[in-house]
Amino acid sequence: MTQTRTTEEEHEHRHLAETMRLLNAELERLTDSVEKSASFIEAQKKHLWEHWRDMDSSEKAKFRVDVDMSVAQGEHTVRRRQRVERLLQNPYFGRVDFHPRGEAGSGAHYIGVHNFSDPETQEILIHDWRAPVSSLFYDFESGQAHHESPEGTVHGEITGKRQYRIRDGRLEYMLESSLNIGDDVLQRELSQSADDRMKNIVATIQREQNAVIRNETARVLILQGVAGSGKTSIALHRIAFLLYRFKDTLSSDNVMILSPNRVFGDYIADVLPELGEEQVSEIDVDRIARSFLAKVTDYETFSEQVVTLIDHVDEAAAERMRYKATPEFVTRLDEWIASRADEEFTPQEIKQKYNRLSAEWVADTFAEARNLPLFDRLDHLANRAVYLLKQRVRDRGGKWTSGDASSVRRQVRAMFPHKDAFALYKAFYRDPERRRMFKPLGRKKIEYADVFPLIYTMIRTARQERYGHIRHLLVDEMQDYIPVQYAVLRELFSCTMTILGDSNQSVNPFSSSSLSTIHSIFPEADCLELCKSYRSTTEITEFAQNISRNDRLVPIERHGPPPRVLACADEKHELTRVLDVIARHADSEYRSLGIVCKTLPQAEKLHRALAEAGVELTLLDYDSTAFASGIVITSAHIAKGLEFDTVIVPHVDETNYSGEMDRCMLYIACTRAMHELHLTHQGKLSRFLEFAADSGSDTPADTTGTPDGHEHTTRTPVG
Ligand SMILES: Nc1ncnc2c1ncn2[C@@H]1O[C@H](COP(=O)(O)OP(=O)(O)OP(=O)(O)O)[C@@H](O)[C@H]1O
Repeated sequence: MTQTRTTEEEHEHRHLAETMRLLNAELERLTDSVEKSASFIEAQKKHLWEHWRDMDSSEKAKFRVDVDMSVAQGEHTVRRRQRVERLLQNPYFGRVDFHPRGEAGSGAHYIGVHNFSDPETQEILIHDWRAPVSSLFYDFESGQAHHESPEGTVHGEITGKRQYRIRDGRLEYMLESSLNIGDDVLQRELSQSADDRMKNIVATIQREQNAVIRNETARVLILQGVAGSGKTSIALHRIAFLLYRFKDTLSSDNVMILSPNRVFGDYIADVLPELGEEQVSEIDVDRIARSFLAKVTDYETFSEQVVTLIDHVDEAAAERMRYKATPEFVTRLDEWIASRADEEFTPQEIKQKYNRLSAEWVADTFAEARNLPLFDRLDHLANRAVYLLKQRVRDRGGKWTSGDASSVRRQVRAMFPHKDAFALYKAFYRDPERRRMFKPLGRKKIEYADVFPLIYTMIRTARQERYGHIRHLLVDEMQDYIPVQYAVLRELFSCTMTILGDSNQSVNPFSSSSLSTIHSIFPEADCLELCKSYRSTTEITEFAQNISRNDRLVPIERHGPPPRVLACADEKHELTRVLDVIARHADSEYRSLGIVCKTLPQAEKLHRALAEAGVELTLLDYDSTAFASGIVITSAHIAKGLEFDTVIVPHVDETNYSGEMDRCMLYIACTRAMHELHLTHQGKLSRFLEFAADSGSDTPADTTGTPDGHEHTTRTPVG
C-alpha cells in the first residue's frame, strides 16, 4: 500500500471518529431534550389536573394548546433522535469530491441515509442520499459533472469518489471508485445471503436506476424491468425520494401501494423505515373488489382464477378472458354505457295524489343533469319530482307520506329498464355478438374476468367513494392488470403514479397487459426500462432465459454453481433428493431456501411430507399475511416478487409443466433464486427444460441418490 493511501486511510478513520463523536454528542443532547419535554408535559398535565376547577374555559383551551405543542415538539425530537441512531450504525456509505467551476479547491461530500450538520458550525457533514448534491455520486464518473441547487445548476468537476462499508461505527472497508458505483461493492452486496425482508440498496443504486428514482416530472411513470432488475426496490426508493423532495405537499399518508398480496406487502415492509420514512398504506385488487362487490354479488378472486387456470385451461373461459383484456373492450363498454340514457330511458308522466308532472318536464329534468352518472341522474330526477309533488300536495292541504315518495321513485325507476349497475352490466351481453362472453359461475357468482368490468360499470353509472387523499399510487406487477382495471384505477386515484412490472412474469397469459398496452392507456406516461438483472448468478439467469427468453435482459457478471436438474426414480426418491438439498443448504453459508411448486396443492402435499421427515419449514398460502425466514414452501404465484438464496423447484416433469401458463410459473419459480437453483422430476423432463437435457447429463458422485437418478447440470449460453 502506498504512503498516500495510508495517509488517506488514516484521514478517513479520523474523519469517521470525529463524525461518530458529533453524532454521539447530538444523540445525548436529543435524549436529554426528549426527557425534558416528557417531564414538562407530565408536569403540565399534573398542573391541569390539580387546577382544572379553578380555570376558566379560555385558560383551559390555552393550556391544551400548550400541551399539544409540547407533544408535537417532543415527537419531532424523537424522530430526529431516530435518525441520529440510524446514522450511528452507518453514518455514510459514499463520498464525492466536487470542485465547482470558478471556486478554489474541492469539497468532500459524504453521503448517508440522512442529512446531518455540525450543531455548532451548521456545516453539512452528511448529505441525505436524496439531496441534489448526492446525485453526483450516483450519476457521474470522475470528470465534468453538475448538480442542481437552490441557485441553479452548479457545474464543476468530480475529482474523486469513494465507497465505504461501516458497521456499528467501524470502517470495514473503503474503495476508491472513480467510475460508476463500484462493481466491487455491488458484487459484495449481491453475493450476501438474502434477508428475510427486502433491504435497502441505497449504497449501490445504479445510474439507470437512479434516473427512475429521481424522476420528478412524470405524472405517470411506467417502469418495465426484467426479473431481478430491482424494480420493486427502486420503486420504494422512489417513494422515499418523492417524500423527501416534496415534503411540504406529500406525506406517507398520501402514498399507497397496490401490491399483489399480503406476503409481498410484509416482505417489503422494512425498506421505507430503513430509509427513514414511515411505512405507507397498501391495498390489493381483492380488497378493492370486496369494497365494491361485497353487497352486490359473489365473485371469483384473482388467486382462484389463477388456481383454476393452472389446473385446466377451458378454451371458452380463456376466450372470455381475452375478450375482456383489451383496451377495445373498455372503449366498447364505455360507449355502450354512455348511450344507455339516450337509447333506453323513456320519459313518462309522473302521477301522485292527483298531481302530475308531464313527460316533457321529465325529459327536461333528466336532460339538465346530463353531467351526472346515469343512476345519479335518475336519482336527481326522482328527488326533483318528489320535491315538487310534495309541495303541490301540501299547498292544497293534503298529506304527503313516505309511501308517496317511494311511489314517485318507483315510477322514475320504471322509465329505465335496468335496476342497478349489475343488471346493466349483464344487459351488455344481451347483444348476440357478445352473448357467449358472459358466463356466471352459478347463481350470483361471477368470474374474475367480470369483476373489474362490473366495478367499472358501477363507477361510470353512480358516484362512488374514491381515494381522494392519495397523491401517489405505486402499482406493482403491472402486467397482471388489464385495461379495464387501469380504467378503474384511473377513476379511483386521480394522482401521480409509478407503475412497474415485467411482461415476462404474467401469471395469466390470457389476461395480462404488455408494456405497449399499458402505455396506450397512459399516453402521457414516461416509460423507462431496466434490463440488467441483479438478483441471480449469471448461471441461473441464463437457465431462466432458456425457459422464457427476453433478448433485452443483461445478466450481471456474478458466478455460482450451475442449476441442477435432478432426475428421480419415484416419489420417494424425489423426496430424498429434496431432503439432500435441504441438508446441504443447512451446512452452507446461506440462510433462506424457497421450495417453489407449481400449485398450492402440490406445495401442501410436499409440505406434509417434509414436515413428517422432520424439516422445519413454513407454508405460504393465499391466507398468509407474513413472509417467513428459513425454509419456505409455496406456489410460484405466491412467490412472485420474493427471493431466496437457494430455490428448489420440484416436479418439473412433462405433465406438470406443459402449457404456456406452466412456462410462466416455471420462469417465475426459477428467477426467485439468488445463488443456487435445484430442480427435481420423475419421468420425462418438461419440454421447457429440454435445453438442460440436451446439454448432457452427468452423475456427479456427490449428488446421485440412486443408480436410476441422474443429474443435468446446465451450461447453455445466453444468446
Ligand atoms: N443497485 C443494486 N444494488 C444492490 N442490489 C440490487 C440493486 N438492484 C437490485 N438489487 C437486488 O436485486 C434483487 C432484486 O430486486 P427486486 O426484487 O427489487 O427486483 P424486481 O425487478 O422487482 O424482481 P422481480 O420482478 O423478479 O420480482 C434484490 O435482492 C435487490 O436487493
